[in-house]
Amino acid sequence: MLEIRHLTKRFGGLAAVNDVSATVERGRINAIIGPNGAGKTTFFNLISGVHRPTSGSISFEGQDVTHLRSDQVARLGISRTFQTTTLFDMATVLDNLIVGHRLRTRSGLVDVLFNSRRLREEERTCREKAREALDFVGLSHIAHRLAGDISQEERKRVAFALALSTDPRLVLLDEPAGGVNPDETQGLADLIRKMVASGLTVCLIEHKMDMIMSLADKIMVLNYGEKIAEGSPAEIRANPAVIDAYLGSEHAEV
Ligand SMILES: Nc1ncnc2c1ncn2[C@@H]1O[C@H](COP(=O)(O)OP(=O)(O)OP(=O)(O)O)[C@@H](O)[C@H]1O
Repeated sequence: MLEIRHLTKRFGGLAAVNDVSATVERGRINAIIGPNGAGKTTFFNLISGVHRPTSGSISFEGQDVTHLRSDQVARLGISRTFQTTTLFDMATVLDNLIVGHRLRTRSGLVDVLFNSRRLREEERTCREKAREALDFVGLSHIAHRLAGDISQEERKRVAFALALSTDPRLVLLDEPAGGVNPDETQGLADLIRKMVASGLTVCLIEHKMDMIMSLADKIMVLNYGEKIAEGSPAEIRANPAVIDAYLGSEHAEV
């Protein structure tokens, strides 16, 4: 579904992503792990058009998307969540979804704010999509609550709903279970399984090893920007290079 070839991103002298080639397989849960600063978020930023690669290529369903902007990538069917979801706290959850949908699919805020005629025409479809996405993530009951009043776990679900509202085929989840308790982590893992069961492909970054090991079909490991291993959870767990990369870092156990 997604083919990445020799992808490199340099920030000055630092290669945050260094010559990484990988594939994201359709209909599966593809995970990316690695110590802090390994280049995982940068990798997502490259795929989703937030950063331009220094070199290398990205192809999505046979189409070259290497140099597209994030709104163009979103319209082609790749959406993402961020480690931290910024919501308008004084607006309702539903209104956040409606605005978030537009910010993701238009080229800029000016376009969102001043293209009011088109916005009105699209309003109904957009509202329906937002409601569908809220229903899917199990948050219909809080559609009219202020975003500032919802829990961290509900914010995570809103992030999923934002990603789903653009009708993606591939969803990139950046630490979907960051900052939530073990029960809530389980609930979010179930939601990710439900996404795949409904036909989506998922690629996720996560530090919670228990979750990754039970959820992922395939894992890629980054360390200092380089891919050091790729395989099933069992293969990754037994890989000496992976164990070395994690020793001495904050993650004692793989
Ligand atoms: N916009 C940027 N400008 C300069 N350096 C950056 C930028 N974004 C990331 N980096 C650097 O690139 C390296 C990889 O960072 P990245 O955030 O991709 O790692 P990560 O694996 O996602 O880390 P974490 O697990 O802590 O989120 C780090 O050394 C980081 O400081």
